[in-house]
Amino acid sequence: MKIFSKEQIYEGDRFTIKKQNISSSELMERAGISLFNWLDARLQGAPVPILIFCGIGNNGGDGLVLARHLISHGYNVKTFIVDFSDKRSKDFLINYERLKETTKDWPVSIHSVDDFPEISSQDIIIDAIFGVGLNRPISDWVIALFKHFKASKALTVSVDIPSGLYTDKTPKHEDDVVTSNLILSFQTPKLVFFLPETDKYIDQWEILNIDIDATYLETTETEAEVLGKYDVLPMYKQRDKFSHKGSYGHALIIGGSYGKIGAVQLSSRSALLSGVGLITAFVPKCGYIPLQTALPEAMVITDADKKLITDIVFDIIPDAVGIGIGLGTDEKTVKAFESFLKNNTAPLVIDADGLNILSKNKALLKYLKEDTILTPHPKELKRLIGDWEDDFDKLSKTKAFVKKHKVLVIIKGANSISVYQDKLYINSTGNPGLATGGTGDVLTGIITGLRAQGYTALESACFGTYLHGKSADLAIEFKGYQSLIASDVISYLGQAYLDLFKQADTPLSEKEQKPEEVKK
Ligand SMILES: NC(=O)C1=CN([C@@H]2O[C@H](COP(=O)(O)OP(=O)(O)OC[C@H]3O[C@@H](n4cnc5c(N)ncnc54)[C@H](O)[C@@H]3O)[C@@H](O)[C@H]2O)[C@@H](O)CC1
Ligand SMILES: Nc1ncnc2c1ncn2[C@@H]1O[C@H](COP(=O)(O)OP(=O)(O)O)[C@@H](O)[C@H]1O
Ligand SMILES: [K+]
Repeated sequence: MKIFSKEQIYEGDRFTIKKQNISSSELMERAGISLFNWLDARLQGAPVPILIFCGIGNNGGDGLVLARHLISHGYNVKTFIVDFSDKRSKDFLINYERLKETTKDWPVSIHSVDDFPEISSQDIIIDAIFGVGLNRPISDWVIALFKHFKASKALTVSVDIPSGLYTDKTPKHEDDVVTSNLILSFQTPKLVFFLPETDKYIDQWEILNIDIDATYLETTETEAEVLGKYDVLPMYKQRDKFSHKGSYGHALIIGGSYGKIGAVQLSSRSALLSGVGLITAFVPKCGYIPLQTALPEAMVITDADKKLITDIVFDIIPDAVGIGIGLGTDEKTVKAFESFLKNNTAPLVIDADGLNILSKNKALLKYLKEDTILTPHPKELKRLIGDWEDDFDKLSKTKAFVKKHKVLVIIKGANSISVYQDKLYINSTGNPGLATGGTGDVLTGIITGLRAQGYTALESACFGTYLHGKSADLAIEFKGYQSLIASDVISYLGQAYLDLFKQADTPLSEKEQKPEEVKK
């Protein structure tokens, strides 16, 4: 699902208005009706007090349309105008007049803290104060109103985006944003719904269709996309009846040091279960017996050294290599890594200590072949690209890095983001059960396995993160968050593949329904 920028949202509105020969207030009517339909389907006429707080722009206009329809359907509605400016938008004013025709209850204007209404915890608050048009700091009394909402503990539904949240930067203070329980967002999720720093403002969201022109939606290239099942499904490669192990590539996992051989075992096993035809692990000598015992399907090549990798030599021709897991950063290992990088021609995935070595020896970056995949968690990323001011700065710095070195970077974490050629691909699967040692090694194995099977770098990253998260989502049903371990993620990989062809996708219009614990 594409994520449109603020400018693209405005352009989509303009395009639709022109193409469908409608007025902007007709489009606002659609938006308001979609809000009404959503609420009406759930409230079924219940007499619960609904307090609608409208700003003076088009977000407020949406609130006014909603108020009119709720009132004319007999709902118990009180409408407030949060009068933070005189510059009321044209469509706000049209709907302000229309509301007058529907009700004798004139909307109440709020100009200061003295005007705040009492709000009971049993009420429903509709937050239609600021939408994507927020462009400067908010007045203190309006922020006080946000706090008043929060203190009431009333269920709060935000129209389009929680008021106070910018589309392109992170708020300075937590109190500057409405704490909403649900966001009903028009046509497209916003990028801030997926970033670590703004996640605390996002509980649940749903997309409401307001029939923005289909051609516009299809043909507009967006900076970001969130990938669900039906986005990754076309990447899936079917198996041919007469295929054989040679048809599915040979993956090589290079890593491990004394005490960290398990990481290589996890990666190698993951590559196997991702479907690779053959797997070889390159480890220090101490890894030989554990690997041959734990993973009989794998072939093992050992370094001359017992505990460390000191010289990466092998006589196989791998279709993809994953390097860095459990590797350590000993000087001899750094030398071996350097010489490997200079000579390697196979598609490459670099993780963990491989990334740390690169960070400490930036001169090595020039040896990265085009489409190399780097899989840093945020700390590794910081070592690689330097510090950032906020999540948006992080994304633009990562993009610059990706462009400069012609690589693909997966920023791991909840909603892992694959950054490739100026675009962001946001993963939609996974859960906090994955916050446990070794799950990153599993991801590296899966992605290396896919790459060896002939998936492109972008496909391997997107499909790999999807499968990895999906396995964890399926696994927690039986393991719970606390007891999920990296090996479980591998065990459920088969289920994740099967799930691609099963049951309808969890609607992306909603945050995935997870057990109570992760709901904030
Ligand atoms: N074509 C349309 O009319 C549609 C508009 N939509 C709604 O329109 C919203 C965007 O509307 P607007 O662009 O009017 O903007 P908003 O309603 O988000 O913002 C209100 C106005 O306040 C001003 N403003 C921004 N920050 C301020 C601050 N801190 N203090 C005081 N004033 C501030 C802005 O200049 C803007 O004009 C969307 O989020 C969505 O809810 C939807 O109705 C869909 C269709
Ligand atoms: N809260 C979370 N929600 C979803 N995925 C997560 C979460 N925490 C971690 N992950 C995923 O788990 C993996 C952890 O990788 P990493 O930090 O490298 O672990 P390790 O080095 O121990 O293997 C990444 O794929 C990351 O996206
Ligand atoms: K809002």
